[in-house]
Amino acid sequence: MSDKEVLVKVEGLSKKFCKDLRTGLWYGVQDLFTNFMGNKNERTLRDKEFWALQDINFELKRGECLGLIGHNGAGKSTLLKILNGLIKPDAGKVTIKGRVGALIELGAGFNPILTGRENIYNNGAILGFTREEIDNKLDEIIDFAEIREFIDMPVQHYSSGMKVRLGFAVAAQIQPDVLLIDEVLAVGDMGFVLKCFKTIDDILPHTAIIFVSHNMPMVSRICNKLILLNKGEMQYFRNDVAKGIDKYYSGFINNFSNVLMDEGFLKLISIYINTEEKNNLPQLNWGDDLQLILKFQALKKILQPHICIIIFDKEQRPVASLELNKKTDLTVSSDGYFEFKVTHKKLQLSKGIYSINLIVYKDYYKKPILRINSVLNFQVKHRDDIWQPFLLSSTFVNKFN
Ligand SMILES: Nc1ncnc2c1ncn2[C@@H]1O[C@H](COP(=O)(O)OP(=O)(O)OP(=O)(O)O)[C@@H](O)[C@H]1O
Repeated sequence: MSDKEVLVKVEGLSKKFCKDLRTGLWYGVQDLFTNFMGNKNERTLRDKEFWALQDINFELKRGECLGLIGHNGAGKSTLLKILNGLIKPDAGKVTIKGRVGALIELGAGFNPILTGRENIYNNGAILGFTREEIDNKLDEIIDFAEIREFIDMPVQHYSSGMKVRLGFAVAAQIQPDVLLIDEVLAVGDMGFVLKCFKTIDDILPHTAIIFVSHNMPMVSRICNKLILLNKGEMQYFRNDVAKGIDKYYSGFINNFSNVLMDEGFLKLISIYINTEEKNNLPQLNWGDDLQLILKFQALKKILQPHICIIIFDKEQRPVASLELNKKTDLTVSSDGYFEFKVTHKKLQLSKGIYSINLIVYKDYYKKPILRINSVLNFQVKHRDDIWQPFLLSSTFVNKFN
């Protein structure tokens, strides 16, 4: 088989479900009858039906790892289940060449009352391996999963992490041509996840991988192709993984600020970013100065407030903080109002949407008196899509002494 051979081909794939179980069962009976009469009307929706997937088309070659992302209910797992032959599409065609390894639902594919060892033989047999072939791979699988101590225990007593270890070990060690992985890696510990990354890197040149995840750093670490599903439709399908991830993130803007603590000392009157554009989401170009204006009203006497502004990225990781870290004598108006202008020069946060949490301490780092999460969002614009939190300005010199 040539290395650039197409291993997965999906053409015009659609799948509909019914929102109501009883009606769905009734439609199922009707479909059996009409299919038998050769009179399919799979492209129309009946009452209470909806498209979980609609007109999905893509190809995947050996050496390609496709990330499948989208909001909850977008259709990712349904697509994976169709590819694995667990459910049938209503329209369209799937062509897969070679052996398929799948790690789809935690514990799926395992018989809970059989031991880990027995399940390895079971799964191997389903994938077409002889007993002798499995004997030869058994030690490798057990060592990879790092569960030798528990290999003769029934799988129903395994922890979630142990199940995923065993599942990944079987799926990866059978040297599949196509490997399907659903969210499950999320339950593995860091050590195991790193091992999985390494295995995926090792097998990728000979395999086509489809990886479903909500963990964008993982997707961008592993995948070289991306589909963004939106309500069952392909909203994005390209090799530019970072661009697709950016598109995915732009669907989430947290507009709900939360007052987590208010001791009644201070009222936040306003907070805004000083930009030319006065729309709902303040926008800055990468490299611009970030300038925040905060206005408070003191309700009780405070001498030296310590203000802390924490910036969170699209993954809700705290990436930076701006702090008023010296003792400040406040200038307060007669009616208790005071303002701060906070400036950070030449912002080097990478492209994307950020949110700000605000914490005010009564005295220098002593007692928090006001804490508001997601008090403000802003967007940094740049030509390049990257997912790391910072794009640092740098110079690359070709010839130097
Ligand atoms: N067997 C089923 N019967 C009826 N509806 C179903 C069935 N399986 C899935 N669905 C529906 O199909 C849609 C797509 O579900 P799917 O599990 O594929 O989404 P997903 O993108 O994997 O979501 P998540 O990120 O939450 O795992 C959802 O609206 C879901 O409720």
